[in-house]
Amino acid sequence: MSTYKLIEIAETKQRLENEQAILVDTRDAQSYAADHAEGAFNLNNETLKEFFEKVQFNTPVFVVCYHGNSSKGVAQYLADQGYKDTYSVEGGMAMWRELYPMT
Ligand SMILES: O=S(=O)([O-])[S-]
Repeated sequence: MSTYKLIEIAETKQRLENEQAILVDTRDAQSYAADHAEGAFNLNNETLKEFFEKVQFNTPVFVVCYHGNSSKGVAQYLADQGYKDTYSVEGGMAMWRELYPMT
């Protein structure tokens, strides 16, 4: 069984640009609606089924939350479901916003 890995924001962005990968945003729907990184999938109980239908197990999955803590649990959960290449994004959207201000 695979376990999640940690990844920095700059590398996450780079890999999202260059690979068939997906960014999963686990923040609440309101925070997600207020701002999110381009292409991010808002994962919650309502969207989980859609996620499993859409995203194949060999797709790299980058999980981002508020500060980079709870994303670890979600990344491990997705690894446990069969996703082979899962990551928790260090610093979360709080740091992402600092590094790459959103308009
Ligand atoms: O636990 S968290 O604040 O990183 S979502």
